[in-house]
Amino acid sequence: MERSVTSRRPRRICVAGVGAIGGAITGLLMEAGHAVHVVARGARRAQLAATGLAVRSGTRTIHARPLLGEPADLGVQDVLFVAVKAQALPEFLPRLMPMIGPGTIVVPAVNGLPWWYFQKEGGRFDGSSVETVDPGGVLMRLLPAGNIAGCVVYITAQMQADGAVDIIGAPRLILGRPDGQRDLVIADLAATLSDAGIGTSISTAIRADLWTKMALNLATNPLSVMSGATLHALFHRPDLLESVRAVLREAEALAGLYGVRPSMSLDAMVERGRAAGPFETSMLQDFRRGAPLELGAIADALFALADRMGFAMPAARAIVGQARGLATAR
Ligand SMILES: NC(=O)C1=CN([C@@H]2O[C@H](COP(=O)(O)OP(=O)(O)OC[C@H]3O[C@@H](n4cnc5c(N)ncnc54)[C@H](OP(=O)(O)O)[C@@H]3O)[C@@H](O)[C@H]2O)C=CC1
Ligand SMILES: CC(C)(CO)C(=O)C(=O)O
Repeated sequence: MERSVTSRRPRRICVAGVGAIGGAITGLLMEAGHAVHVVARGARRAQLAATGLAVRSGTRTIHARPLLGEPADLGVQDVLFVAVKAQALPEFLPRLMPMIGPGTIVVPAVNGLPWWYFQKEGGRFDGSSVETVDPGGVLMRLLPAGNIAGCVVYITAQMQADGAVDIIGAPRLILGRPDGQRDLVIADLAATLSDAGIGTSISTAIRADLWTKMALNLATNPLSVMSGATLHALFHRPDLLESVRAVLREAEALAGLYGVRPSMSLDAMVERGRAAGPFETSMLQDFRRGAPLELGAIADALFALADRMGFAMPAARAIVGQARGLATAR
């Protein structure tokens, strides 16, 4: 029987990891009328249970009461957003398996090289895993490509000390299947998100979109730690902009070695960066609060790809080395 468009819209939605990005997605979906389950832990879980979720976007504040649960109790979901720092995935994703059935679409809202990058990639490294993001290839074996919607996060958000999440600017996501197919499930998810105010497009070449974001993150996040600069300053101070450009050039060349042209030209990436406000990157926020830096997925994984090709990346390696040194000395 033909299902109506509305009936295909996801009904069981879960967000695992309710920090800045998970909180933003949860708040906006709940404001649009969706019941959202969340998986949280520790102090964040206690705070959500006690006072709920506050999300500020533009001039409005959304107050929501997401339904807290454990993966084993929540059951199989239609959509599962996973919004943690990349280094949490090897421990976290296996614990989420009770929520993943054959039809579940898993959306990793995570920066850096995704663990599934070489799933259905079709090149000479097809099927290989990258140790820095997926030790032992465990994640690669855990989830078939058919369950995954690759995701590029263009949401700028910050969680405050009281747990409230501030969204800066217009939230946007790009979704795309690892095999490039455009199917009804992903189309309905994109429509659901767009209706909730998260402008979502579907890419049939998600790796090209990923490389744009991976290049931007490699060029800005470690440099923001090294310099203490906001995104605005990174793209406006001539000395910093020169470093940003040098790293973008290296990332663009690396993408080329893997047969991908990033979805944006280098100049377009810089243009985009120049429009950014005085926002601290997620890595600078982590640095300031003494949290681990997400360098494994954002930097080391790309260096691992560079090593496979004998490609040097000196500008990026120097900045990442300094950022890591500062983090160690905190
Ligand atoms: N913030 C931003 O503006 C942007 C962030 N991103 C990317 O989005 C991803 C998520 O970032 P962001 O939301 O900022 O990160 P946060 O650190 O703000 O949030 C991560 C959340 O996940 C929770 N978490 C981690 N491990 C577990 C676990 N095992 N069980 C339950 N909860 C867990 C953390 O809890 P706890 O506090 O207990 O560790 C925290 O609440 C990252 O890859 C980031 O780079 C991308 C674009 C912009
Ligand atoms: C694009 C940028 C730098 C800001 O949203 C980001 O992805 C981050 O802070 O990690």
